[in-house]
Order: sequence, then C-alpha cells, then structure tokens
Amino acid sequence: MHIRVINPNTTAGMTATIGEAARRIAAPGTHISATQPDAGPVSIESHFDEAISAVGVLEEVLAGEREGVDAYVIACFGDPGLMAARELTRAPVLGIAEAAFHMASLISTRFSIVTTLGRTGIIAEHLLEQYGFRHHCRRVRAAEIPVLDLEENGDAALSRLIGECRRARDEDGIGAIVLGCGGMADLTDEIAREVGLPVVEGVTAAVKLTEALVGLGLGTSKHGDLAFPRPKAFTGRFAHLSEL
Ligand SMILES: NC(=O)NC1=NC(=O)NC1=O
Repeated sequence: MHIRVINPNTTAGMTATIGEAARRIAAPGTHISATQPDAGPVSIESHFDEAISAVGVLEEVLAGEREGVDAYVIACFGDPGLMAARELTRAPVLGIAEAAFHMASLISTRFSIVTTLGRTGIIAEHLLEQYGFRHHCRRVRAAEIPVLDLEENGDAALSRLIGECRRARDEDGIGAIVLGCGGMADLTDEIAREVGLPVVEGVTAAVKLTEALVGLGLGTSKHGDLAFPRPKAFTGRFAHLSEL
C-alpha cells in the first residue's frame, strides 16, 4: 500500500524527519511518500497559519488522487484541512492529533498533551472537544518552543520537552503522554526512556492506523457530509479547482 504523509508546513527538513519516522515503523509492503505544499507557512503556530496551510494540504491530496495513493496522513498537530481532505477521496485520511488521541486512549485512561507553543494549545483543546476526547486529556501543556526549534535547536528543544513531560508525569495523574507536533516524530523513544511513561506520537500512530484501515478495506465514507464536493466554478487563483 502507498501512504502519503503530508507535512502541511513548507520546511523540507521537517518533512524529511516526518518521512523517516513513518518509514521506520511502516509494515513491509507499505510505501511511504512524504510531501509538503509548494507554498505556505514554514511552520504552523496559529489559527492563521493553519488556515493558509489547509489549502496546500488539499492540493497534496488532489495530487495523491491522481497517483493512486491508498491513504493520507496530515502531519501537523492541528489536523489542518482534515474534513475537507476527507471529502476529496475514498481513501482513509487521518490527522496526527486525532490518531494520537485514539491511540493514547487505548493504552491509558488519562493522558496529557505536550505541544510547542502555549498559543497552539487552544487548537489542541478544540480538537479534543471535536473528536470526543476532552475527558481523556488531563492537561494540554506547552514546552514553549517555536516549531522550527525542533529542527534548528534540537538539543535545547528536546531538553525543554523532556522537562515538561516529566512535570506532566509527576503532576497530572496520567498514564501516557501525547506529543503535540509533527516535528517531534523522531523523539518518541528518547522521551519515553527519559520520562518512564508510554509516549504516543501522532505521525507513527497515524501510519499504523491507516495501515489497519486499508487492511480492513475501510476508507472515507462518501455517504453524507464527506461525499465528494458538488462541482462548481472556482475563480481567480483557484480556477483550476473547477475541474474537480
Ligand atoms: N502544535 C504544533 O506544533 N503544530 C505544528 N506546527 C507545525 O508546523 N507542525 C506541527 O505539527
């Protein structure tokens, strides 16, 4: 099967990190392609960044449909464009936040999220409500690291992350930690070793869940609100979408 992992930001180094993490845990026979939009924010740290990045995510899904991709992972913890992307395909489409919440809920009754900047925490809180995991999550914490520090100041970022994960372990009454950024995809094992709790990371969780969905012959339902969009004209820079 072919899973396309889409990094919604436009930082190639993070796309490579995400792709390598996905390939490390993919099953034999699963081909992983990791892509990013041609245009958009170099990192996603706000509602504005999310909105702009969503168009690029949808363009990547449309390209994947032309290539016969079997499943998609949206590798940003805000799951930008997730529901719109599901309208575009019969394939499974998973966001890394949703995938991580499901996976963490299967191994613990309570988890905390450790994400990058405090201001993105509200986005994770909205997703917990939207996906029905509000009561599973004890606290949304932030290590207060800019997303690109994960690429550019890795050691310092990791140290701050481990410190916040240890506080979550000691204060929150949890059984697991969810890492709240696609750029943390290569840090799972080290953080789990240092903190002594199961650590769930969304890219790897989403890859394994999409393998399960494809293996069961399950894909996005086209009955109801996730049916293909009604054909219509798009104008200006989106005119090419009129041919959907
Ligand atoms: N909460 C986050 O850090 N979200 C993210 N911003 C990115 O650019 N990638 C993410 O996963």
